[in-house]
Amino acid sequence: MEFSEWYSEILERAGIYDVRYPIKGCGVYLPYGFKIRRYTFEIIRKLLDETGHDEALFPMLIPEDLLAKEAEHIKGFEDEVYWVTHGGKTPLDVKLALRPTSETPIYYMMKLWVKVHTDLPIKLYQIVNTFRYETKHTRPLIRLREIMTFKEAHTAHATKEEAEEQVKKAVEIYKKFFDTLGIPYLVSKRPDWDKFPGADYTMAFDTIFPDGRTMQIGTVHNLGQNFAKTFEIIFETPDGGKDYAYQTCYGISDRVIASIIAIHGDEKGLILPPIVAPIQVVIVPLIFKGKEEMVMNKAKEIYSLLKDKFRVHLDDRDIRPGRKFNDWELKGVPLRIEIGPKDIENGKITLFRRDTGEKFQIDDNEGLIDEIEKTLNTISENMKNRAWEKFDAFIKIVEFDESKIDEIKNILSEKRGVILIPYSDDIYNEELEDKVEASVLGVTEYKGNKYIAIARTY
Ligand SMILES: Nc1ncnc2c1ncn2[C@@H]1O[C@H](COS(=O)(=O)NC(=O)[C@@H](N)CS)[C@@H](O)[C@H]1O
Repeated sequence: MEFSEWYSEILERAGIYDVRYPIKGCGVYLPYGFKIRRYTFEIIRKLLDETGHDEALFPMLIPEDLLAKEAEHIKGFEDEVYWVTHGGKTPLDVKLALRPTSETPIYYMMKLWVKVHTDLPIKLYQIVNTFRYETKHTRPLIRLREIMTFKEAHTAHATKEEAEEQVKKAVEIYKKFFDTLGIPYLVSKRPDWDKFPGADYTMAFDTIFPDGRTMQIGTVHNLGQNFAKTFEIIFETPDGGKDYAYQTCYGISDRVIASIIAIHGDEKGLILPPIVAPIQVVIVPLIFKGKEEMVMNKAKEIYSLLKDKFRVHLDDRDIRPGRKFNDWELKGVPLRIEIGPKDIENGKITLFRRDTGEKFQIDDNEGLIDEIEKTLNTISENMKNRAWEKFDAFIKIVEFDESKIDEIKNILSEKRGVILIPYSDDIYNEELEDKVEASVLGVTEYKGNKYIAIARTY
């Protein structure tokens, strides 16, 4: 089945997300999908909290004059902003934007908070919904008009070096985040013609979807002093002088959920990394005539043994085991425990790994919890390694010269993936995009060398 068909179908069949909301680019997180979102964003919350960030919350509405303060910024967003023009029947004297991102409300407040260098650094983040009137093809969790899970971090520093350092730290935080989810990535410095509006430069994380197209799943921007000058975030320096703050911001969105689904899934459905799986272990009792009691008792015993350590579910529905297997494989439950009379007699438990499809037996004894924990960790490791293998298979290094353009075009239209061209100044320009009829992701390090990365993107 073709990937985008698989993707839309799985969102519905696995109970993740319902696209039938009557506004284009807006959808509904269903309970199962909401739990995956919650566990996923708990990881980035923890990573940010552990690295000196504080979570805060800013208003969604931005007065027009505030949004328009930084010229580059508003130029980049003016075609995407949703406006509120009325309060009830009363037309507003100042129209209000629904935040497309929150530099302007946050930096307006930072000006009030920052007076002296000891008020810095500020490292805030919020996880909110933002709105962008995307004119390109909208896609569930990938290109939304209401971005329902927008984690945006905003920092302000007393020196240029510290802001540079923060960009590097943010890249490391995102690497840890995506590594925890087993999502492969290429980190590139976006070309100047494709950086964030108002930034000095943008570092971007791109992953590769099963159809070979790349997806920007996170960005880190060095804003320099551009916004600080516009918003007058001025502080007294240690030697009694004055300077504008140096700022960064970095964001991820629902695309992380889309990537977990797309990259780890298979023809049977989702395969969820245990760390974000709403159900990590599902127990399926194999009921045989005359043995119901024995099997159910053992199933309940295993359930109560595991329930404090794992997110475990006992499926005691009165349907055939095969139906239960399909349901939980569709929902990507990483580990299944099957309990039948023969196993009980032999003091065994049968495990089924969703990532490899392999079934094996372990002893039903006091080592059970450790066995389950070990198996879940093995599953996580395997899923990450397998995703990176698929990712690396999509990467092709091509020595560039004009004669190679057709070869590059063919690869990108057939197999897609990412083409890496050894970096050279004289080909790194916007014309290159027209030549190869694809996007220049930017300049990247791959296996120790410097390349220009090119790809068809989402
Ligand atoms: N329409 C959209 N739907 C879903 N995710 C999106 C959409 N637009 C952007 N994103 C995601 O949001 C991330 C951050 O957006 S951004 O424009 O690059 N950067 C900012 O807005 C900065 N203020 C950092 S928070 C992007 O890397 C991308 O992964």
